[in-house]
Amino acid sequence: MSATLIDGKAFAATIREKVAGHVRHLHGEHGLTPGLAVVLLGEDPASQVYVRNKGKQTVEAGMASFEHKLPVETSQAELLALIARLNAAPAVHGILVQLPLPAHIDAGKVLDAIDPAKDVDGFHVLNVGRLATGQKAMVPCTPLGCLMMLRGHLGDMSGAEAVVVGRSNIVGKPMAQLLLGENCTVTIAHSRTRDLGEVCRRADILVAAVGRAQMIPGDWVRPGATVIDVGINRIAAPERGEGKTRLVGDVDFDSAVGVAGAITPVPGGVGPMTIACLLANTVTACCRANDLAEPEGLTA
Ligand SMILES: Nc1nc(=O)c2c([nH]1)NC[C@@H]1CN(c3ccc(C(=O)N[C@@H](CCC(=O)O)C(=O)O)cc3)C=[N+]21
Repeated sequence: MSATLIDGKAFAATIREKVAGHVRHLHGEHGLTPGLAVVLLGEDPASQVYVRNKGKQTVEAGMASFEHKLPVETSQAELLALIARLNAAPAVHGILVQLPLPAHIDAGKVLDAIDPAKDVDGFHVLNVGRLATGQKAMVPCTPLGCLMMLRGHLGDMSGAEAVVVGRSNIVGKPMAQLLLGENCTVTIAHSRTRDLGEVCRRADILVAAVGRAQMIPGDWVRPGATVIDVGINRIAAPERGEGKTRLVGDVDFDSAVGVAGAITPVPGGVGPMTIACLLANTVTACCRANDLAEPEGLTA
């Protein structure tokens, strides 16, 4: 038996269509164009590709994209001044500051300078607190994308055992909050968890977000479980030629695919959904800013 593949690329295309439809509605009925500002410090090639993809998909969905590429030596004061301008700009409904930031900048301070209403990454403490207390929040894009795929694949998750491996503020913690919201029994495990394999084997829903290539083997997966692999790790691929690399997840796909009931591939799983959810959050932010009904199927 081989697991069903949860096609993140296809899911993401559906989300982008919904986003584009709502953007047309906002434009036609209310004269609004949702706008997303992306701020990037430095010239890390992977970040540049990622920012370019976001900009392209933003425009394809009919929204406005504002890219701010600053030199890596930009000071914290300059960055905060830019954020203040974006907070005040009526055409900007969403602001994303690409992480990680250079070491001379206090990332927490920068994230908390973003207007929570424009915080499409959902990293501001106010949105973190709102999510944790079950209030309307901006929800981080990666866990939101995972939730949408889980809803699409499983529907009702009430009573399910969910294990999230990884406790980051960006994925692990908000993912656990969302699964609690779906009435799952949630365990957050991590690298120090005793008998990690044993804990993982309890999971009906296993979310791997540790950031270590192929760390979770198939014999940690409960037969029939739904596995969401958040990891995106580049490893050497000598079989493809000298110096070549390939992307792999945090799950050892080849051994897990024969055990799981369903699994997301890497690439083509969570990654594309993250960008689609960024677009969705921008539309949501635009609607909320204008006291308009929120798009259906695009929020937690
Ligand atoms: N403030 C902030 N918010 C972020 O959401 C954020 C960030 N900073 N910094 C960097 C990470 C990384 N990230 C990815 C999103 C999609 C893919 C993606 O679409 N990956 C493709 C593969 C792309 C390839 O082939 O390289 C896939 O998984 O299929 C990858 C990486 C968002 N991040």
